[in-house]
Amino acid sequence: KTNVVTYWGQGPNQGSLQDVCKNPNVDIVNIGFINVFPDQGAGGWPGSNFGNACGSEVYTYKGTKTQLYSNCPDIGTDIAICQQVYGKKVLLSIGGGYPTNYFIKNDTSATNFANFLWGAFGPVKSEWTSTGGPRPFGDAVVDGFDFDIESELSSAPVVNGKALTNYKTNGYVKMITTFKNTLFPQDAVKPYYISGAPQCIVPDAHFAGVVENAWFDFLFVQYYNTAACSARQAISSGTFKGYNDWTGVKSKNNDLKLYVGLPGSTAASSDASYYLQLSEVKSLISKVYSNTRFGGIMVWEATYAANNVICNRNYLTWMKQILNA
Ligand SMILES: CNC(=N)NC(=O)NC
Repeated sequence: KTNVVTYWGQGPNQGSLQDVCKNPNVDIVNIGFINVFPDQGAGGWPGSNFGNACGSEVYTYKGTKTQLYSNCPDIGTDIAICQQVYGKKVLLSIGGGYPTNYFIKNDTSATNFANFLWGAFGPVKSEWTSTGGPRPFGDAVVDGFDFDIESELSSAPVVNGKALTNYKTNGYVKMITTFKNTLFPQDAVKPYYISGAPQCIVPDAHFAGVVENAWFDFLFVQYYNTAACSARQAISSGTFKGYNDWTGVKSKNNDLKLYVGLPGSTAASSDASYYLQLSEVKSLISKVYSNTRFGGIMVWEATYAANNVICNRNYLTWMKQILNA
């Protein structure tokens, strides 16, 4: 109910992941993004982008340079510090807003993609590393995976001569079910989580039929960039339609938590008008705080929020103050 979640990895001239975790007001950090999916990626591997946190070196697989960065020196150590020193949950986010040409061809691709991410970012397994499997974050083990699916293709991609009709949602139920039912149970050491970051419109183009058929622990709904359901619209109209609509979405997980996603500064969203002043956040949260599904606030993105200092506290800190009020 009072969780503060933020994304890190896409900030302009961003600081370290550790810097974000130092803030006691932050509870969950999503690292973004695995922004290239295996079906489109060089060498059939996924690709990544974590901004200035990685050098230009990439893994080579069977003689092909992949799009998966291999030199991100601090992310692994910072994940361990975030978890062990600061008690944060750290999730790895797939998708993101650039590029937006990613999709999953079929359930085999979906299963292979989940297995790859588990091998590369889950518990360290010798059968993975001994057969050339990459560990971009070293021995660090994430706490789960976030699906920030924002891809947009002008038309259905053609796969094996046929248009892939359900390309916007294809594979996500299979991928999440593979994590939840097959992979997560392999490691009893700690719990693993699945989250999503849909647009605020219901149904979200990529999650139609996914939320009710797959397990999500949290949904970090983006109440920005889509005017009709935005937090800004809620403030102007007095009714938080975007949140109410999401409470009506059936889920496989009856305890699914809904988060109110907000821009961390006027520069963090497609239009500055989506940014809420602190008093507006307070008013908005008062409308949803008592809802049993309400989990807290998500802020896009850590660097924008860190640069948005009001009365000596940054926007992330203020979100916690508002939730604890
Ligand atoms: C343009 N894409 C985004 N701003 N994406 C997100 O805010 N993802 C949580």
